[in-house]
Amino acid sequence: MATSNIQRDGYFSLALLKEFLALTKPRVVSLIVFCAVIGMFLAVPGLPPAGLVLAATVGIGLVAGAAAAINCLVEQHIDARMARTRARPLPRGQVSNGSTLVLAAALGGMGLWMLYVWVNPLTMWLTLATFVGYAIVYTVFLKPATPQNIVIGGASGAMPPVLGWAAMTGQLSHEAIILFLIIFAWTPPHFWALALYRRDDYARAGLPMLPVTHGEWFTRLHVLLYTFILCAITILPVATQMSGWVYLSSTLILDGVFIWYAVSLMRSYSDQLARSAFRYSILYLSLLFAALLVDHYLPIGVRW
Ligand code: HEM
Ligand SMILES: CC(C)=CCC/C(C)=C/CC/C(C)=C/COP(=O)(O)OP(=O)(O)O
Repeated sequence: MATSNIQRDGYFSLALLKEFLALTKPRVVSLIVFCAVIGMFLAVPGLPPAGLVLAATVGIGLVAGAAAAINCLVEQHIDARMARTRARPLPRGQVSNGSTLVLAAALGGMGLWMLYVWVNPLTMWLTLATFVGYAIVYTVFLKPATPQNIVIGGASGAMPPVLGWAAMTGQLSHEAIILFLIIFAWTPPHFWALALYRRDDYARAGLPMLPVTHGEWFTRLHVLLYTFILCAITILPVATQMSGWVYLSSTLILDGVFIWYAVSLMRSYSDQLARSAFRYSILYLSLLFAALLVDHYLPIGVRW
């Protein structure tokens, strides 16, 4: 088995731990786990059992980290060609393929085991399907093949609140599906805003992202279209009386700002604006899910 730079130098230290942590894409996984935890709290009327929340959170987080590590392993040669990703541990030779695989197997195995034993089999199977969806279907097959890669692959990224819901109730429900749809519709504007200002990176790496295959204008139009779809979907929690005024007022403001970004990108494009829109997409999803939670415990109902 090939050894990495750090391992060859003989210090299994904090430096190596930091490289392993980087393989799990901790910032993306934090928001994924956050959405899963909100799904857990929304699934029950009062407070869910703390032990169950802890086991489900750790289990889902470990499997998400494992999926990210597999993505880093598979894409290391692509990552080496992109400015944004070339400093990752594998392209820099800081960790070996073997240790990345062992890390992913350990995290994934432990996470799935925790979910099966301490949560419920349904959550374990759904999390395994999510893992396969991202680490194999999206990473290996869709990403190099079609500009619709993130629309289809986004189904995996949209699963966390469904996993959280299943973890608390042992079943699915229309509310869980609404939460899924919110993230599913959010993913295209989230990713295409980034792909717009990173288009040269993607072209250099030979990846068929929308700005590379169909140009900047077409991508901006799709950001706008999906933003409108997203905004329509964010009304569903209120339309189904799952959420009330606290959520509605928050989502109207958050949606308004997202539409402003999408329209501004259409009217006059700059990389700086696309970067701000991407950053806003992350703030948007975090605050939207936070608003769902606050509303759940401060229900001021909307009556029809
Ligand atoms: C297939 C679906 C998705 C694609 C293709 C995608 C793509 C990306 C890309 C390329 C980045 C830049 C990462 C970097 O610069 O290292 C990013 C960042 C980010 N994404 Fe996504 N994303 C997806 C789904 C999600 C989901 C579901 C979440 C959370 C619920 C999420 C949360 C984030 C966060 C928090 C960041 C910022 C990370 C940082 O600051 O380092 N993404 N995304
Ligand atoms: C619960 C569970 C198993 C979740 C797994 C799903 C998961 C980790 C989704 C994350 C989405 C993500 C990091 C996309 C990055 O896109 P990319 O991989 O194209 O970005 P890159 O170019 O930065 O590698």
